[in-house]
Amino acid sequence: MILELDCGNSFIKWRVLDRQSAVVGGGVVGSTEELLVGLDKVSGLTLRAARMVSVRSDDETSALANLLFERFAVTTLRARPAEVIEGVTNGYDDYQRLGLDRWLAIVAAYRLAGKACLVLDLGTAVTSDFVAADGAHLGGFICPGVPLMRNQLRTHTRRIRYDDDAAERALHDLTPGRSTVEAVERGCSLMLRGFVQTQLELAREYWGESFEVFLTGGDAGSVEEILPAARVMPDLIFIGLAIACPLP
Ligand SMILES: Nc1ncnc2c1ncn2[C@@H]1O[C@H](COP(=O)(O)OP(=O)(O)O)[C@@H](O)[C@H]1O
Ligand SMILES: CC(C)(COP(=O)(O)O)[C@@H](O)C(=O)NCCC(=O)O
Ligand SMILES: [K+]
Repeated sequence: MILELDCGNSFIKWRVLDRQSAVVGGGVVGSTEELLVGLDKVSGLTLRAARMVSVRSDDETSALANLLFERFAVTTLRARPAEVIEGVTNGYDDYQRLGLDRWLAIVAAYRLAGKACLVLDLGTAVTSDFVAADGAHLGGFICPGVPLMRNQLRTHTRRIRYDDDAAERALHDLTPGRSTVEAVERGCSLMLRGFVQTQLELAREYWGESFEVFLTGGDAGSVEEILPAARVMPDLIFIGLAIACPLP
């Protein structure tokens, strides 16, 4: 069995593949303790390999790899920055600075699409990346995700206070809010939609209609309805991870 890990800033996404590459376990966890609990529940777990992509600090990433070695006697292969993989050219001035999650997502998207693509990843941060038909990564944009926007408002104001429970209920429509929770939740949601629309417009300017949109990240569902043609792929980064870190 193979363990795959995608360590984002807020959550660790993990899954276990069997010999036939079927997914036999997985989850989204907030800590390494929870990860170990999840792994304990995979029946007949015997790991022959592990691979990981992380946007966390080197110390935190190495600590997790060490823990997996102690616990399962498995060496974790880590995705590293690269200038080119499978015809995709990293577009950053310094290719090592591009977030590895973004890099793997665009490598996967380009392999799946075989043409120009716009990749949107809605996690702690919201990112967009543009890959041209010839595989050239043109760069992208980073902005705060909805939980960050919401928390910044709460942290830096005196009177924006409301229950998380009320947040979801406030989003049943996007008319002007008549309470703090509605005003903030709908406002942040509209900012996110505006961002996404702008990315689409830019992609159309570049490529007309000949491009594909890929949507991933824990909050992908919040813009799915305004992107009916998008391919919603929760496992996009794992697909890229398999390409970047092949196992014998
Ligand atoms: N099962 C889940 N556990 C935690 N967060 C989830 C889950 N499903 C969706 N989410 C949403 O996903 C967001 C985090 O997305 P994710 O892509 O995991 O972020 P990151 O990669 O930055 O850690 C959270 O803000 C939350 O709203
Ligand atoms: C932009 C990110 C913070 C996104 O992280 P995530 O929301 O997936 O946790 C991450 O890709 C990152 O740390 N990138 C390095 C900076 C850059 O890509 O320019
Ligand atoms: K992200």
